[in-house]
Formats: sequence, structure tokens, C-alpha cells
Amino acid sequence: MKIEKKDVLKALETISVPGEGQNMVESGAIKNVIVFGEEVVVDVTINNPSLQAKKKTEVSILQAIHKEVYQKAQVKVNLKVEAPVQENKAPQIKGKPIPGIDNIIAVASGKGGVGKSTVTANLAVSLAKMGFNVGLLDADIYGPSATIMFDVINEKPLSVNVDGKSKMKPVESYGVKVLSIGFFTQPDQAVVWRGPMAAKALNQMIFDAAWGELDFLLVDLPPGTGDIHLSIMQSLPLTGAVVVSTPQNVALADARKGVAMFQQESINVPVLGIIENMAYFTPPELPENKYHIFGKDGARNLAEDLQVRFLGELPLMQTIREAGDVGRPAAMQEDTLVEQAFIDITRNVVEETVKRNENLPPTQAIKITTMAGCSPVNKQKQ
Ligand SMILES: Nc1ncnc2c1ncn2[C@@H]1O[C@H](COP(=O)(O)OP(=O)(O)OP(=O)(O)O)[C@@H](O)[C@H]1O
Repeated sequence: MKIEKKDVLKALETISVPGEGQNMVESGAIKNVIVFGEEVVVDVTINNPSLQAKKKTEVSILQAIHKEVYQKAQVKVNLKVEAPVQENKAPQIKGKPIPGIDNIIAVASGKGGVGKSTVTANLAVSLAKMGFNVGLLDADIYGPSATIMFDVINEKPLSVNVDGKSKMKPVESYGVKVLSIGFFTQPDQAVVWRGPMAAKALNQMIFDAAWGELDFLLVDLPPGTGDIHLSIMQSLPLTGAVVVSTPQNVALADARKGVAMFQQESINVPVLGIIENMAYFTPPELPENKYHIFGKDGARNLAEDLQVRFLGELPLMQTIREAGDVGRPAAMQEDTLVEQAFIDITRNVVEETVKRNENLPPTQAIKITTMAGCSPVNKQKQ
């Protein structure tokens, strides 16, 4: 039996190093494969120095080759352990890149009801008004609301044919392409999703959708920091995350957990910043007064404490709530304080995204900063 190197590599693509998401070939763990007749030599380097990880890696390589290639192959595994270099800790975009989508930004909150979906919808509309191609994926499996906020509750995504494959076409509203888990559930139906089910449904909405060319895809995550988040985030190539909180202590404690979730080693998604929602209330008849109903500057202080950018604050306003309810996001307004507040926050999000994308080609960095009305950033490392 003549063993082909390509078949060995294919077999090794079915397994991963313990503790790592990507397969061994994709992650670069496999350094070399040499085949002599029925003999196969595999050079593999792993980061985990534990005996268990070494053993497991070796056994899974043997099993994969015996099962997928040739049962009697004589396999020799040369295993090396190399501690990860510190520089490699910088967040990297994980998961398969999605052709045509430049930036995927997750919007999260620790606590429910702090206005995460409202902020996501308005960020999307502001970005679209600035001229960006924008998509919004409502992944809030507990309470999807994008269909209401974009007034598309009675619509359904159509199926379109893209390169011979049937894909889901997002529903477009106010210049934003929207897909929501809400399109697939009845309004009065309670949906109980387990982590893997939710991740599968969301993966379909991302990878099997005809998003076209997008500068930004915003993902409205469910509130909290549970298993569902882990499975969603580990499979998506996220550019960064934005955390929304009110200034209230109970919300801040959860927002802190939200930031920690993104920063934990297995996720390692850069936090672009924190947005403070419901920062204060100003009655229309007393425009000079600010009432800090949920506390003052809580999210601003949290951002400082966690050394992430404070992206801006939004007042508690009846028009923001009404706009959400009638399905015309408040950022659609022209020349109002609300519109300006969303523009300022959106610009900061764009600026942080460009900073984060250190590898973005300079021309593209300039294009996206100028579209957002920001100054072109210097792409050289300061
Ligand atoms: N700045 C604001 N001013 C007034 N009302 C707001 C503001 N932000 C959000 N709201 C209202 O607060 C309620 C909760 O907002 P939203 O649904 O966006 O929160 P959420 O964090 O996404 O909630 P969950 O994820 O738990 O479903 C909505 O009725 C929304 O219209």
C-alpha cells in the first residue's frame, strides 16, 4: 500500500491538539510529514507541556492515520513542546473568515435589559448612514428584538441561489441587512435552546446567508456570560466586542464579567470599549437638568478601571424607547441630540476597530475612518 502525504494531512485535519480549537494542520502544530512506503513520520509541536496532552496528541495522531489512511501504517510521532511566545497572546481572529465580511463586532451586556439591542440597532443604522455596508445578526436567543426594532416582524428571509448553493437572504431595513433568530420562531413561542443548538442555528445565519459585501456585521449577543456565549464566540471570527452597561452597580458587576469573558484566554476577543446607556435623564421642560437615575459615571469608571475605551454615553429618553417600539431606530432622526450621541459613539467604535485591525491595509483603514468622519489613523505602531 502506497501512502500519500496529502491523505495523511487530510487525516490530521480531523483532529486538534488538546485545548486548541483549530485542527492540527490549520493551527500549525504539524511541522512536517514524511512518508516512506508504509512508514509515516509526523513532526508535531504543541504548547501544552502536560504529560496528558502529549500522550493524547500522540494517540490521536496514530488513531487518525490508522483509521483514515491505512490501518497498518507504521507511524512515528516526533513531539516537541514549545511554550507559547508572549507576543502570540495578542488577540487573533479565530474561526473561518467569512468572505466579504470585513469586521464582525459582538455587542454584549452582562445584565439583561440594559439596552444592548437598542444600542446595536442604532449603531447599525448610524454606520449605514455614514455609508458603510452593514449587517445585523440578532443572536439574542432569549429575546430576539431586531425584527421589531427594524419593523420587519412580518417578513421572512428569502432563499437565494449563490454559486449553486441555496442561501438565506437577510431582510433589509433602513440600509441594514438583518437576520434574526426571531424570523424563525413564533412571537408567542417560548424557545429553549441548548448551547450547541443555538450555535448551529447562528452558524447557519452567518455562514449560510447571502450577506454580500459588508464593512461591519454587528452581532447582538444574548445577555449574560453562559455556555452559549462560549460556543458562539469560539466559532465566530470576531474582530472585537462592545459591552453595554447602565451606570447601576448591579449592571456594572455583570458588565465586568462580560469584559472578563472576552478577555479570557480561550476566547481572547479584544474589547473595543464600553458604552454607558441610560446615563442620565433630562426632562424636556428642564433641558439644563441631568438626573442620574441609575448612578453617575459608573460605566465610564469601569472602562477606566479595566483599561478599555469609554465609547460614550446615551441618555435615558422616551424617544429612544418609542423609536425602538415603533420600529424606526432613534438614530434615523436628523439633527437631534440623540442622532449626535449615536454618531459620536459610532465614530469611536470605528476608530477602535481600525486601531485593532493592525493588519488592515492602510488604504482601507483610511477609507473606513473617513467614511465615519474620523481622521485617518496612522497605521504605523506608535
Ligand atoms: N437610552 C434609552 N432610553 C430609553 N429607553 C431605552 C434606552 N435604551 C433602551 N431602552 C429601552 O429599554 C428596554 C430594554 O432595552 P433592550 O431590549 O435594548 O435591552 P437589552 O439589553 O437588549 O435586553 P435583553 O438582551 O435582556 O433582551 C427597551 O424597552 C428599550 O426601548
